[in-house]
Amino acid sequence: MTVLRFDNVSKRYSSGHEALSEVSFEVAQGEMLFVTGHSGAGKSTLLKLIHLSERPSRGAVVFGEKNLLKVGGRRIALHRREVGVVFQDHRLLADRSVADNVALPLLLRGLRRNDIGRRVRAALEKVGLGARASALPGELSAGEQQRVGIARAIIGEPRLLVADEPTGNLDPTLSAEIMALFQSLPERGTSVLVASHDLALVKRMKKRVLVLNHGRLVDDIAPEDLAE
Ligand SMILES: Nc1ncnc2c1ncn2[C@@H]1O[C@H](COP(=O)(O)OP(=O)(O)OP(=O)(O)O)[C@@H](O)[C@H]1O
Repeated sequence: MTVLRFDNVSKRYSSGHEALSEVSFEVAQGEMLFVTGHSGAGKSTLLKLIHLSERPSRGAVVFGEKNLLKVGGRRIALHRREVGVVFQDHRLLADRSVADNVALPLLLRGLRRNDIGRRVRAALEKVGLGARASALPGELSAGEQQRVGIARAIIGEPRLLVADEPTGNLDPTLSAEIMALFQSLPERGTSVLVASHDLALVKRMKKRVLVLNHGRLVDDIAPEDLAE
């Protein structure tokens, strides 16, 4: 089953710059893949079209059965429940505890406190932070903060998890650990799309790789075709 389809998608910003040009690809349910390319190649733009921070200028982004062009108003928030997002700078609330940060998506949905507490504990256990629930983000290392961001992104059990340079601030060992988390964490059936300019790290993951160059999709490499 296909979770996400880009159908000849182009994105021109109001500055006139075309960040994506006629990009087409599909992501299957449960698939993990990477998008890579030079700085400015269009990776962040591609992810923004998926969580509706931007709209395409031409072409269609289809999520499940929905053409995202037709998703507006209150349905944008409903769509975002189905897409978990991890940012490079994790965007945690500095004055709220780790547990509160992870709980946020469920609080916004109006879940009961008991359910939220149980799910937060489970998510923090999964990312290895069960003991740090009451800490403030500033008391954690960069790698731990990124783990909190991941817990927050998966707690709503999204159909698709997208991450924009999630290892950008981390050393190579921590980067590999975070990538391994992406591979192991999501519930079965969740697809994972990670943008990273770190080609060496991406290749080591042995997953499908989309390569952007100046907004064009120039390669779609199957895991078995990745050179060492
Ligand atoms: N809001 C915007 N308005 C105008 N141009 C933009 C905007 N956002 C991005 N761009 C331009 O679009 C191009 C693609 O940007 P994008 O952020 O998608 O690239 P990227 O591959 O994620 O780069 P990086 O690895 O440096 O984050 C760049 O040339 C960028 O300057």
